[in-house]
Amino acid sequence: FCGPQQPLLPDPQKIVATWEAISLGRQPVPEYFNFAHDVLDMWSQLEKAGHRPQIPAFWWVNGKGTEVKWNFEELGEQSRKAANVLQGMCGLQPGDRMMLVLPRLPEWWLVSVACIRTGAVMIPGVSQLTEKDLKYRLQASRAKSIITTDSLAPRVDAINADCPFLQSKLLVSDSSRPGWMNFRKLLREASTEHNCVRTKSQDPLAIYFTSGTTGAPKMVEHSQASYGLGFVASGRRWVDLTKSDIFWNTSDTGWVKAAWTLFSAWPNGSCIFVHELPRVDAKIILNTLSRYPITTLCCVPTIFRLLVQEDLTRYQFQSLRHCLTGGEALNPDVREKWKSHVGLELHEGYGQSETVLICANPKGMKIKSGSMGKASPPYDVQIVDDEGNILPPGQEGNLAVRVRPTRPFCFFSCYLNNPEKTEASERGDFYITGDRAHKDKDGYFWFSGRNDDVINSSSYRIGPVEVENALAEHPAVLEAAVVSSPDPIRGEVVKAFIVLSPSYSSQDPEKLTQELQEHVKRVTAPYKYPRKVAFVSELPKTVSGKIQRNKLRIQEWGEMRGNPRKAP
Ligand SMILES: Nc1ncnc2c1ncn2[C@@H]1O[C@H](COP(=O)(O)OP(=O)(O)OP(=O)(O)O)[C@@H](O)[C@H]1O
Repeated sequence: FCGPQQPLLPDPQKIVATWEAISLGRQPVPEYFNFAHDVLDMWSQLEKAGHRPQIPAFWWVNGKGTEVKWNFEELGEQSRKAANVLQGMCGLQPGDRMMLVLPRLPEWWLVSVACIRTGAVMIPGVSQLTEKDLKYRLQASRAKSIITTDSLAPRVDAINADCPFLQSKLLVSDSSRPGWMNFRKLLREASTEHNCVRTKSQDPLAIYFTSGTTGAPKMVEHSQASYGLGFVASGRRWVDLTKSDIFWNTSDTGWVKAAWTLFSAWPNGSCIFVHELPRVDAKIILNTLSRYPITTLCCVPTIFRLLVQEDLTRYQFQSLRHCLTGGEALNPDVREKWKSHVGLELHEGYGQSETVLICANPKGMKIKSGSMGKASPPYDVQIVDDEGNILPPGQEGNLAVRVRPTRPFCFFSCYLNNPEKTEASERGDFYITGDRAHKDKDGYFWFSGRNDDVINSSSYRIGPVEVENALAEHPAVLEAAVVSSPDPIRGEVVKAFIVLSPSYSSQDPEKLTQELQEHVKRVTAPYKYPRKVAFVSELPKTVSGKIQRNKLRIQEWGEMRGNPRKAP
C-alpha cells in the first residue's frame, strides 16, 4: 500500500550550494535566475509543508499599534497582485525602469518583489530628494514609472513636464491626487494570478544612484544574479541568519543596505522586521528591540553611537543574539561599550553600492578592534598602488577587489551610460573602491578613509578615522569628524569637528581643546593630533547616517577647493 504521494519539496540548501559552486568556479552562473520565483516561491512551498517555524517572513510595525505580518505565502500573493499593477496599470515591460521612493512602508518591499516578478528594474531613492534631484534621476534613468507618497508627489509634479519618459505615477496614500493612480486601491482590486517573468541572470535588477560627492551622481547597475544570489553567503556567514531569525536593519529604504537586507534574509528563510521609524530615536529603537523577538540587529555606527549613550541597563533584549554594523567606520570605543552593556559583539562589515560584502567580521572569527575584518568570499581583496600592483602587508594603499581574470558574479554590471567611469574604476586586475586602507599580516583590513578624506599635512598622510577613533575614546566626545583644513605653513592641517557629550558642554572650550589634543597625542602618533578644533552641535550626515566629511572640507576650503588635492 502506498499513501498519497508527497509533493517533492525544494531543497533550501540548493541556493547556498549554487552560490558556493559558482564562487569556487565549479559551475557557471545559471542562465536564468529570478529571486521571486527561485527563492521566495520556494520558501512559500516549504512553509506550506511545515518546514519553517511559525514566524512571519515580513513584520512591519509603526510604533503606534499598527502591524503588518506576512508569511511567504502572503508575501507571494501580495507581490503577485503588485506585479499585476505594475504590468497592467503602469504597462511596465521587462527592462523598464521604476523609481521607488518610499519611506519604510510595507509597500517598499512589495513593489521591490513585484519589480522582480515583472522584470522591471527598480531604482530606489531617499524621500529627501529635491525637485532637482528627482529631475536628474528621472531624466538620466529614463524611468517609465514612479511610486511615492504624498510628501514627494508635489515635487514630482513640479518637474513632470521635463521628464518625457515618465508615463505613470503611483501614489501610496489613503487619499487621491490628480494625475496619480492610487496604489493601495489598485492593489486591493488586482488579481493574485501572475506568471513570474523568466529573467536571465545578467538582466538588470536594480539601479542605484551614488550620492555624487565627486560629480554628478552615477547609476550603478546590478543584475538579477549579482544581488539576487550575491548575498546568500554573507547572509548566512556574516549576518548569521537561519529560518528562525528575525532580522531588523534600521536602514532607510533608499540606501543599498535595505536591499542588502532583503537579499540576505529571504534566501535564508528569515523574517525581515521593519519599524517605520520616521526619525531616528534611540529610545524608540531600544524599546522596539526589547519588545519584539528580534534576534539580529544591524544599524550604522552613528546609531550605535546614540544607543550607547542611553542607560542600557534599563532594557532587556531577550531574543537578541547577533549585532552588525557597517556603512562607515565603527569606533572601537562604541563597540566596547555595546559589548559591555549588552553582552554581544558588534560584527562590522564593509561594502559599497557597487559590490556585495567586501570585508567582514563573521561570527566565530577573532575581532581585532578597529579593523573591518577579513576579505569576504568570493572576493579577492587586496591593497594596491595606483597602477594596481599589490602592496605588502602594513602598507597603506587603495582598497581593491580583483576583477580579472574573472569578474566576481556578485558585482555591479557597470556605471550605466558611463563606460569611461566604469573603465576608470579599474587599475590592472583590480576594481578600485576609492577607499584607503592597509592589510595586516593576518589578513585583517584597517580603513584609513575615503581617498578624498585622507589628509596630507607636512607630507604625512593622515587617515581621519584613526584620529576620530582616538577622540571618541575621550569621555567628552560624543561624535567627531576629522577633515583637512588650510594652513599657511603646512598647507593642510588636521581639524576636528566635535559634538560634546552633554555633561561636557559647559566646559571651557580652550581648556577642553588642549585636553583633547593631548589625549590624541597620547593614544595615537602625535603628528596626527588635530591642530584645529571646533565644537559643533551636530555633524552633517547623509540620510543613511554617514558623516559627510566632504561638506566640512568644503566649509574649510570653499566650494572650488573642497578637495585640496584636486584643487586647480
Ligand atoms: N565598515 C566600514 N568602515 C568604513 N567605511 C565604510 C564601511 N562600510 C562602508 N564604508 C564606506 O561607505 C562607502 C560605500 O557606501 P555607499 O556605496 O553606500 O555610498 P557612498 O560611498 O556613501 O556614496 P557615494 O559613493 O555616492 O559617495 C565605502 O566606500 C566606504 O567609504
